[in-house]
Amino acid sequence: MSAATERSDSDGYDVIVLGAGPVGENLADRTRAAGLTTVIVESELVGGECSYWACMPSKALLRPVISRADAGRLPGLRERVGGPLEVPAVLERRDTFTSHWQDDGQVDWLRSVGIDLVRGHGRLDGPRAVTVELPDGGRRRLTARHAVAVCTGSRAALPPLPGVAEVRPWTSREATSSKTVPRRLAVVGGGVVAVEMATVWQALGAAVTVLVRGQEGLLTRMEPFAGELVAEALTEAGVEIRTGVSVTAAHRPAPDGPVTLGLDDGSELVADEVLFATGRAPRTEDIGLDTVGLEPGSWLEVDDSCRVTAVPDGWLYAAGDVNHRALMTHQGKYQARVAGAAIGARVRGTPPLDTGRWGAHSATADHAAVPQVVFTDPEAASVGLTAAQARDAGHRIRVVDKDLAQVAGAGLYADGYRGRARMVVDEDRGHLLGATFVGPAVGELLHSASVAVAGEVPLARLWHAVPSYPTISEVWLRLLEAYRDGEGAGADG
Ligand SMILES: Cc1cc2nc3c(=O)[nH]c(=O)nc-3n(C[C@H](O)[C@H](O)[C@H](O)COP(=O)(O)OP(=O)(O)OC[C@H]3O[C@@H](n4cnc5c(N)ncnc54)[C@H](O)[C@@H]3O)c2cc1C
Ligand SMILES: NC(=O)c1ccc[n+]([C@@H]2O[C@H](COP(=O)([O-])OP(=O)(O)OC[C@H]3O[C@@H](n4cnc5c(N)ncnc54)[C@H](O)[C@@H]3O)[C@@H](O)[C@H]2O)c1
Repeated sequence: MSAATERSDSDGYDVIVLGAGPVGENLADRTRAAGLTTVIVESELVGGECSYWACMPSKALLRPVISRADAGRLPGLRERVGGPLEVPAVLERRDTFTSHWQDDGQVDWLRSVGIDLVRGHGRLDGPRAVTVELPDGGRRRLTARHAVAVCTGSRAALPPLPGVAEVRPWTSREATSSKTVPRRLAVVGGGVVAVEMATVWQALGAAVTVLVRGQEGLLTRMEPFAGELVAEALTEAGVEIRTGVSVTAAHRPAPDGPVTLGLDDGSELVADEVLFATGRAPRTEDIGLDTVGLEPGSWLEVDDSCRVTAVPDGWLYAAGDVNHRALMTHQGKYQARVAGAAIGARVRGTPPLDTGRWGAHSATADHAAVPQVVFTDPEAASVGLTAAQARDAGHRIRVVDKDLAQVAGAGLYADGYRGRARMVVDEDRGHLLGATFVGPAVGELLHSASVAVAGEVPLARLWHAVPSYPTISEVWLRLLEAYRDGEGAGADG
């Protein structure tokens, strides 16, 4: 950077937000709504990973897959729609949902609500300051009177394997944006990205092999039956799932040729593409953390108002993936609402700061009521604690399970409906600590459980929340009846 291109203007705002993903956008919206001048800095596309390489494209790709699977369970319909998916149409609809990777719509929204946008790579530059490397090579230094919020998200983490970068592996970005279907796709990992993307690409015509390093199977952060039911359905769909295998090496001898993966059982797997769905790393390695005494490349630990705990004077906040509390869009946006309100309250004193449990300025749900829907066939949806997590946390619990196939609404929804529901009851306090549903169409059921868990609704009152007949939600009745009749395992069960 030459001195000639360095701009000397120092722009003062009340709040600077670094990163315009869903979380940064929401945080900026809340501080602006609190009457604070706000600028947001973005190095790629306004809308972030979620809009262009994660939630939106993945769900757009999954939707026809799930719809076709649902149709296949209905006589009269399955005979008409049983064929393969029309791949170009599926990809084109995905491209529409990503606005063809253009962010004009989101930029218009920022402008319409009065948030300034600075495009470029931002770095903290000491307390309450951010320097932006502009696309034209210039620099702009922004200063914040009150707060800086880091919302720079996460990127795919590749395992430290010899040769991994040279094989040009797919990460979540390629898996959600590819314009072509590989003939053979190897998927490394057994988490959410792995199962959703295996579902998509198998249905679009690839022969998919999932490589899971442990023996615990898929989706290990959920109740064990979630991973079991999803694995069963993926296998039926033609996916090969291999557990207890680790990748030890990767080669792509010819640039346009296949990839060969060396596995720790001595065998090799050849595929046209390999997707590493092996978790996330924080996008903090080059954001100037060292200028404020923090370790570059680290996750940013925050308190419940999303203030970075290690930084004195309380001016630095971090929300969304970058704080590693719950890596999902809805939870990051929740943190953004909390943090934005907390910044406003701290500056103005109105409303008074309320950082107590379930207070307006405390992201309490991050600890007690994080919902997640995995959009596979079947869907897997959970909120709050699993039975194992509740036991580990020392709660005295009862675990009640129900077969969803026994619910009239589920039988009507699909012939041969397979699914299961579980509630984890706090025996001392008489409310739910967690719930999990696995089965077709259960994703839309989850919010009822989130309300029950976050609201700490007593089981006695849940009896008065009457599910409509004949919906799948009637599983709530079956669970309550089972609990009333003494079914279910206790703390050691
Ligand atoms: C394949 C996939 C599917 C997913 N599906 C779902 C789903 O269905 N539901 C769900 O809730 N979650 C889903 N997630 C998770 C979700 O994508 C993330 O939790 C969410 O994107 C986090 O939002 P964020 O704003 O914190 O970060 P991001 O969306 O990553 O946005 C961060 C932004 O900051 C910008 N930035 C970074 N560094 C700088 C810098 N130095 N200067 C300027 N700008 C910078 C980036 O360019 C980016 O735009 C999925 C994730 C993946 C990978
Ligand atoms: N529907 C949704 O809500 C949704 C969808 C996709 C992603 N996400 C979020 O995005 C985040 C990232 O998802 P993800 O699936 O990449 O991560 P994850 O943490 O859910 O799963 C990572 C998987 O990779 C495995 N793994 C890690 N390192 C490995 C290695 N070196 N070799 C082999 N296997 C390895 C882990 O055992 C695990 O099975 C998650 O936190 C998830 O919540 C959410």
